[in-house]
Formats: sequence, structure tokens, C-alpha cells
Amino acid sequence: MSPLLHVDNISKRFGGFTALDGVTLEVAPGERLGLIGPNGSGKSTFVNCISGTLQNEVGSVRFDNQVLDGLAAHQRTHRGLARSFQLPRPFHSMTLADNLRIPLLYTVHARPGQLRTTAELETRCHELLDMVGLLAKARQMPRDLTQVEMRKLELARAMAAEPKLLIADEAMAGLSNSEVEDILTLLFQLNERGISIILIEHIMSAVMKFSQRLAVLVSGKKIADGKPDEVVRNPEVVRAYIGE
Ligand SMILES: Nc1ncnc2c1ncn2[C@@H]1O[C@H](COP(=O)(O)OP(=O)(O)OP(=O)(O)O)[C@@H](O)[C@H]1O
Repeated sequence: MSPLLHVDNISKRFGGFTALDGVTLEVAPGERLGLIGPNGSGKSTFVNCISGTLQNEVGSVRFDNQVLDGLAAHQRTHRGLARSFQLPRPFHSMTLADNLRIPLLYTVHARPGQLRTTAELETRCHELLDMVGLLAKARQMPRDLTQVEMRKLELARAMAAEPKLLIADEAMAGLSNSEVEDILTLLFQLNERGISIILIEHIMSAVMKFSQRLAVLVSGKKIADGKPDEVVRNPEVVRAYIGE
């Protein structure tokens, strides 16, 4: 089976500093990949290059058999590549339902025929809020949400784009154990619907539970990629963490 995402040898510099140095990575359809690395190792830069927030100077990104190089972030989202942000970015002056209507409307325009009527759009909005357990708060504002609810809203907003691949960038940071479990359950449910997921996370128990495969970035380079229990025993990976 050909990979859904194929990142080939990408590099990114900020002035004289190399944040990503020739990283190659593949994600299969339906796969759950954990991406870890010490602080500043280049995980967010990698995600930003894949999702089009940043443009890599070297290398290429192919997704769903299309080359994404040069495309803007919104064009990549239209093609089925969505991400949630480390710091949720809702529209603060809008209700939760409106926070989903906006990306849903955007998806309609991007993919004509996907959602045709207002009723269909409302149904989808309802489904997304229900999926993340926020239906009862549809008319409330983001400021009324707890931290874990805010993360769920962020994931629902990413899901409004009907992605084939979801990149969850530190969706669990700062949450309690039970809240982490909540988010994990949600991510597993999304994966069961066939969505590939890249989980970027520092909480290792969550990463190990979730990931079918684990890749490790250190100083902008991929130093390991394979079965999670083998990767975490890899001496180079152990050194990178102990030396942090
Ligand atoms: N816009 C930028 N300009 C200059 N340097 C940057 C920029 N963005 C990131 N960097 C640097 O690139 C390196 C990689 O940063 P990045 O945020 O990708 O790491 P990370 O692995 O996501 O870290 P964390 O786990 O702390 O979120 C860091 O040294 C960071 O300071």
C-alpha cells in the first residue's frame, strides 16, 4: 500500500540555524504514529513544514499521491491534511457552534458537493460537538470552557475539514491523567474511522499507549523510527533524553 504521507528529506533553516536537517518520514493510511523528541528538537517545525505554515527549503512532501510543495496551509487542509495547535486558537467572540460552522462552511467551498444544505451543515456541526462531548455547550463561548474542553474544541475544529490525516500537536500538555485518557479515547475513536494520526506529545505513557510506530527527532534529525518498545530502548534515544 502506498503511504498516505511521504516526507522526503526536508530541511528548514532559520537564518544560520538548521531546525530540520534532512528528515524523511512516511505515514500509512490509518496509521497511528507518535513523534517525540526533546524540547527544541524540531517537532513543531516539522509539522509546520508539512502543513504549509512554513515552507521547507529542501526536500518534498507528498500526500495522498499529490505533491504539496509550494501549496499554502489552507490548500493542504482542503486536500485532507489537518492539524490541531499546541495552543488552541478558537474564535473567542463566537459560540462553540459557530467555531465549527466556520471551518465547515470553508470545507463546503473547498469541496463542492460535500455538504450541500444548511440542514446538512447543522447536522455535521451537531455531530462534531457531540463527538467531543461539547454538544450541551454549543451556545457557550470558548472562555466558558475548561482546558480539556478547549483541547476537544480544537480537535473538533480540525475534524471539520474531514481530514485523512490529523496532526495532533501536544493536545494533552498540562492535562490531568484522566483528561489525558479522555483525549486519547477521542483520538482512538477518530483513528477507528480510518483517519491517520500523528501524535506529537511529551507525555510518554500516552505516546506508548497510542502509537503503532514511533519516530524520534533530535536536533532536527530523525534518529529512530520503528516499533515503540524498541525505539525507547534505542541507546541513541535514551542518550538524547538523559542528556536533555
Ligand atoms: N520562527 C523561528 N525562528 C527562529 N528559530 C526558530 C523558529 N521556530 C523554531 N525555531 C527554533 O527551531 C528549533 C526547533 O523548534 P521547534 O519548536 O520545532 O521544536 P519542538 O521540538 O517543537 O520543541 P517543543 O517540544 O519545545 O515544542 C528550536 O531551537 C527553536 O528555537
